[in-house]
Amino acid sequence: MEVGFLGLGIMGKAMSMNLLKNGFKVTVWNRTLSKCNELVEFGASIGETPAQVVKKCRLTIAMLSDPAAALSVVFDKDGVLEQIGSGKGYIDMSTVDPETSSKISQAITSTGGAFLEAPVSGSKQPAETGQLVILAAGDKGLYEESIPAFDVLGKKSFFLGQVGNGAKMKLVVNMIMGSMMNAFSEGLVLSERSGLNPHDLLDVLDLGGIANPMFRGKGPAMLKSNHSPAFPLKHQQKDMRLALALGDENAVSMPVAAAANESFKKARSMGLGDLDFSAVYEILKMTKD
Ligand SMILES: NC(=O)C1=CN([C@@H]2O[C@H](COP(=O)(O)OP(=O)(O)OC[C@H]3O[C@@H](n4cnc5c(N)ncnc54)[C@H](OP(=O)(O)O)[C@@H]3O)[C@@H](O)[C@H]2O)C=CC1
Ligand SMILES: O=CC(=O)O
Repeated sequence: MEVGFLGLGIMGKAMSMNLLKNGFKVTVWNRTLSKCNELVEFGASIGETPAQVVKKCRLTIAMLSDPAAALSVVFDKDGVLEQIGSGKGYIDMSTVDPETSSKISQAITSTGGAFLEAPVSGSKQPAETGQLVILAAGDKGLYEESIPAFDVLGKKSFFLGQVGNGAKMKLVVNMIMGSMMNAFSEGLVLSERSGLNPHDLLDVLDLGGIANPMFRGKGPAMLKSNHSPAFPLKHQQKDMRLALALGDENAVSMPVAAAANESFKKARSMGLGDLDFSAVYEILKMTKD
């Protein structure tokens, strides 16, 4: 099966590599084209523009940073819209808001092309090992056609109905995750300041009812101030912002998420946006009596 892949950041690189390793023919494009070279060593072809990739491939997947990037790759010159049409499918796996996804969907489907949004839950390591959770919505036929690729990329895929539902599900999940990261960071700081050993806190947490892979995976590195990026903080803050907007639209009060968003914004303003979202711990650590 031949697929196109647009966007070779942390996630896109791991996902396209996985497709290659599992026998897919992959044509890649990235805004910074030099990032394609590593994939070429593993058998990928390069498309010089998104339009060229779509022209060549029946299915094209995108994994881009945010709504502005997702829109640009579709609507700008040499973009997806120039070549998409009947018999072709476009699957956007970026985390964006439902409005962005709907705008892309309308443009693609008006050409006769098929559209699926399919954001993912799971970070760099699950992307590398094909253990993502795929939250698809949109064209059911395209979803079914994409299952061989989703089976390589993920451990489970959900079809959630109409376009927008995948984006909403992803934003709800990441709103919870961002709030949890803030509570966890506050707990680490509180344990240390109150004279406890924060490593003991990690052990206690891991044996109780709120044990989870995020605390277990990130806790030890956080205590060493190692925030090497798996999920960049700037993207987590984007997700909080988009989730809060969804809360506004639906009149849902979210004071916990709003406070977490403020911490992520502060961390971004201090230049921590490219580090892992666990770096929010550093700004909570800075607060003193
Ligand atoms: N990292 C993670 O753990 C997870 C991330 N996500 C989501 O997946 C998406 C990608 O994340 P991740 O790989 O971490 O992000 P990265 O920041 O590592 O990569 C972003 C990608 O988007 C491209 N890009 C940015 N702006 C533009 C633009 N204007 N036009 C074209 N391309 C652009 C970048 O190109 P260039 O190389 O040229 O900068 C790069 O390929 C995001 O929506 C994120 O929220 C979802 C689940 C987990
Ligand atoms: O979006 C990030 C993730 O870990 O999921």
